[in-house]
Amino acid sequence: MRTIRKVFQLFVDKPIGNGEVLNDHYEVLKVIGTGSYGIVYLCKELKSEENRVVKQLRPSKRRDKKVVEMFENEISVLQRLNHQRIPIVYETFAHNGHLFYVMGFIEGENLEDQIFSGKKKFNEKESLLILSQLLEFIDFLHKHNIYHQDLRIPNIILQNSEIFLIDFGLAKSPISADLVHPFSGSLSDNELLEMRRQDYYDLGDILLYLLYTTYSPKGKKALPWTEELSLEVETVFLLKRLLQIDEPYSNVSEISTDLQAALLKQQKYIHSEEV
Ligand SMILES: Nc1ncnc2c1ncn2[C@@H]1O[C@H](COP(=O)(O)OP(=O)(O)OP(=O)(O)O)[C@@H](O)[C@H]1O
Repeated sequence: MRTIRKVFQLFVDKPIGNGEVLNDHYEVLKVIGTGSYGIVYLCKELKSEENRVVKQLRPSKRRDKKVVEMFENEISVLQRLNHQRIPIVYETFAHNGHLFYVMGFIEGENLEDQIFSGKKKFNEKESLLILSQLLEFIDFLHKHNIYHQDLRIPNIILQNSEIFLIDFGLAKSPISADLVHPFSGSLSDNELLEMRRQDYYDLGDILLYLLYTTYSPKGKKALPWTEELSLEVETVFLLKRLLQIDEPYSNVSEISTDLQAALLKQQKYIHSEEV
């Protein structure tokens, strides 16, 4: 039964071919990503000749209410945000009964592809600097009452050394009544704290991922990260609180203070090497 469903999905979710024009405006150049609920195309907008990204709701999911809600939620959240490193939404449309939305194209590769296909490595300082950029995003989003809830390496695009954030399908926003994924009524302080902490936890997870890019196993036995990685105490302190092993953080400024201390240590380390 499962195999039949998979074959059906493969057949139904066959991406639109290169060269096809969507909504009279967008010529499909290639598929640049396939996620759990979307097929993502790089397109040329025919009037301006600029690149755009068109995301299609997977045809096999278009009757799945939850998935349609996620798709609509993503559009709604992106439309509310105005940040130069979060894609803007140009328009939404239906084409041959399929749902699409158009957003800005971010050149660069996502962190997952850079790490696994590109074998990119991040040392401790570089990892902390990426965390610092991510923290700015989180601060910006939380100040707009938006909680990403899906911060993962495939959802972060690195362009030169600047990061961009994508994939807001699971984002939550407690104040907006127009979101399809919203919370009706107000949330308690505890529930808001939980949502903030989920994003902080994900930051810790990403930091750990980046730090492991320079790790090569020394023996067969897997050890806890605190033993496998040789990190400065400030970085370990920060990670343990982000990952809620030690007292979890309650706000961005607490994280920022500890992150600055961890970065300062990297600075000192570099200076002492120079002497
Ligand atoms: N605006 C964009 N600019 C450039 N590349 C993009 C853009 N949006 C998405 N992509 C690429 O397409 C991939 C899939 O996009 P996205 O994560 O939005 O799809 P999804 O269906 O929500 O995936 P998931 O199952 O991971 O949630 C991304 O990892 C990224 O490489």
